[in-house]
Amino acid sequence: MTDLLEKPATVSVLVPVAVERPYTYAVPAGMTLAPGDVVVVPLGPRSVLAVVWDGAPDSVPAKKLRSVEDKLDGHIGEEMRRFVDWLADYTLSHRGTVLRMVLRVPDAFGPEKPVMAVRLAGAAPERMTAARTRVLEIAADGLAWNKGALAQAAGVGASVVEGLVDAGTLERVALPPAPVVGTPDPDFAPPVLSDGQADAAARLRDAVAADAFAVALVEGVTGAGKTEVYFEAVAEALRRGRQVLVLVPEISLTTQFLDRFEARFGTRPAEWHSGMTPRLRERTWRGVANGQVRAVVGARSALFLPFAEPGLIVVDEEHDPAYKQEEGVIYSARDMAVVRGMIGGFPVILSSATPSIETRANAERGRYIHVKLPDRFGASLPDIKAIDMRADGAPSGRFLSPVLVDAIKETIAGGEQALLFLNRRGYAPLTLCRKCGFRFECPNCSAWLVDHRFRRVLSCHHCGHSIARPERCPNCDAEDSLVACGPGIERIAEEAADLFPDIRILMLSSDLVQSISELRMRFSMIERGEVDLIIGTQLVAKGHNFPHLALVGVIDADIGLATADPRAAERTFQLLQQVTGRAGRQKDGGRGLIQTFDPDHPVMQAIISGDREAFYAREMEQRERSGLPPFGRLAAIVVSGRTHAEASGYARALARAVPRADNAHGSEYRGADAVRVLGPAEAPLAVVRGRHRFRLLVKAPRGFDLQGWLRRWLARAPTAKGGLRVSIDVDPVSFL
Ligand SMILES: Nc1ncnc2c1ncn2[C@@H]1O[C@H](COP(=O)(O)OP(=O)(O)OP(=O)(O)O)[C@@H](O)[C@H]1O
Ligand SMILES: [Zn+2]
Repeated sequence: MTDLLEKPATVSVLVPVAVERPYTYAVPAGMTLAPGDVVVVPLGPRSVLAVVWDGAPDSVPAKKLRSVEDKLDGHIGEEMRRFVDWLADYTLSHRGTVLRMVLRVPDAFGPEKPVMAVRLAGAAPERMTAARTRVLEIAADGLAWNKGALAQAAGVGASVVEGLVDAGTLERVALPPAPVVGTPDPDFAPPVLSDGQADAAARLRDAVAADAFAVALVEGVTGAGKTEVYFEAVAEALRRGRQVLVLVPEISLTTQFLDRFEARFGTRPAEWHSGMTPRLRERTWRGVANGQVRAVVGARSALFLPFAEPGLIVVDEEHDPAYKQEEGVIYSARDMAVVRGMIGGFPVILSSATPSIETRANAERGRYIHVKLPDRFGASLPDIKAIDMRADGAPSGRFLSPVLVDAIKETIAGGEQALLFLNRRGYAPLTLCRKCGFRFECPNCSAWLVDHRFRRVLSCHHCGHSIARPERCPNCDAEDSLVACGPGIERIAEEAADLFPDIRILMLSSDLVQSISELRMRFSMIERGEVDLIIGTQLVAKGHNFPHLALVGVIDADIGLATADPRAAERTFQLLQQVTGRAGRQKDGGRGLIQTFDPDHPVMQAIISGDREAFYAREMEQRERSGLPPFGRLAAIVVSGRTHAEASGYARALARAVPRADNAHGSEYRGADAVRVLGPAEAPLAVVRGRHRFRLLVKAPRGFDLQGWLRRWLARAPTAKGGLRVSIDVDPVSFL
């Protein structure tokens, strides 16, 4: 008996900080706790939200044991807990840090706040005014009115309504809040599908009906109607009483998506992204958890929503690098969506006109269901041509070749839109002094300062450091000697305004818009045909459906090919195919013109000829030959420190601690199968925000337990002390 008193009941609790294992807490008398319960626990001097985790608690001396403070409404289900464990394990992150992504909505765990309203309760007050009479006339319906809405309907100020409440004529009532979104109707407005689309839709519906984990790749040319087709799978999941998540890479893409969803299902889906108000986040989180919200469209963080009855995840534009989170927990939302489906036992659909090599390989090997849509719906694919800049280049100091200029003129004269694409923000990527050669460089990063004429600053794209553009050279004091080198979209816009003074030009890049709503407004201007020429960065290259757009010009198609990135060819192919794919979607005769200094490059050839299969075959073969993903595994380790010496010293110590890489039979991998560590080498972006960076790259065979080996390695390495930081990127996408 005394024994029992001395040893209170304990639980495992995972706290949302950088810890690997759950901590042990005492359960206060009268409280019952089960895995998944959301609790408040003391942690150091603070109290934090945390989750009761699975597994027996470690034993802790009674003296050190602290007690759970409170149990809240929330619950994190079994599947979500497995997902947190899995993701932490795969990315070598702390489990607590991954849990923090689930708990980012603190207000969602308290009791839900009701909405306050007023309604008619007593006799009219003694002192009546015209304003009060109007309010009472409306409130005579006996319904509960939102105060603001009642005042507005009566055309009076809020104080008039307040006064009637004080007089006892109106009473306050608490209402349950209205649902975040309506319930989508799977049969609201089904489209008439083409034969090819109908076959594709049937295969996806079957996958949903099978009610088991499977991955399907929907691969169709741009404008094939992939959205229309995967909507049929969404409908099937909804019919079966399951919730649906659609991930999109770019939140600005959601406007069109929301409208299309509403047209198909009669109501909008819930949204999930960083631009939402805290209140809406809280309400959406709850709605997803209690099942009121049936469909969500969101950015990668939506993967951490606590779906009550998930039945399908769609990853739209699955090839998009924006799915990779590069900071904090480094993970690929595309890959983790597949994991989430595996854990939950439901299908996942990946959709793209230009699938990643990894996904294509999985489809070719038969691990994924491969659904193809080879034709555009209602229009032909655009006609793509290269402009050889060596022969037909722009006049000196200009960037638009005469061929492209003529095509733009012709297009706009015909009442259609043109788009110029350049993946570079600002006016010019480099500013230098003509007299002394001085170049403006960021003091914190190894990067040039980018001239942003619109905002009148020179600014660093890595740390945000900005200075006003000076009149004189800071080095030699020469006046009017600073020259801009190379183009950014602002410079292209300047040239276009000069060439076509009478047209409506719209520039679009992330730094030129203040908010998501402003961005959405600009996209709808394009859709409505209120601009003639759009000049934009990759923001305009993704998934948009611009009905009036007939011509796409690519300014510098070679930009991405010169990098050391093993995915350079794949990326360039995807970007060029996607951006030219915006042309001629509603009507035949769309055109793409690609300015290049290397028209014979296989990527340019694949784009011009439209021979995607040749491109994929060649790229696949090269990857296989060099053992790159998906034929081998990669992990990148970035060591950063406050000084060059600190970072390079530690990176070398890390390299010395590399363990043997044994295969399953206990002997070391050798030859082509050897695990190789490349580096350390100074990173291409050697300094960022004042931190010096070194990279190591691990190349391993496909079946190798990379995570286990990385863990052994890190355990053997000296601890990273002081200003040192080590970040591990499994399946790296960025090589900077
Ligand atoms: N069966 C259909 N009935 C009516 N309209 C359709 C049908 N299929 C496709 N469309 C229309 O064709 C256009 C292109 O479709 P959608 O946006 O789904 O293509 P996509 O394959 O997703 O293209 P991308 O990869 O370029 O984003 C849209 O305007 C869509 O509404
Ligand atoms: Zn910088």
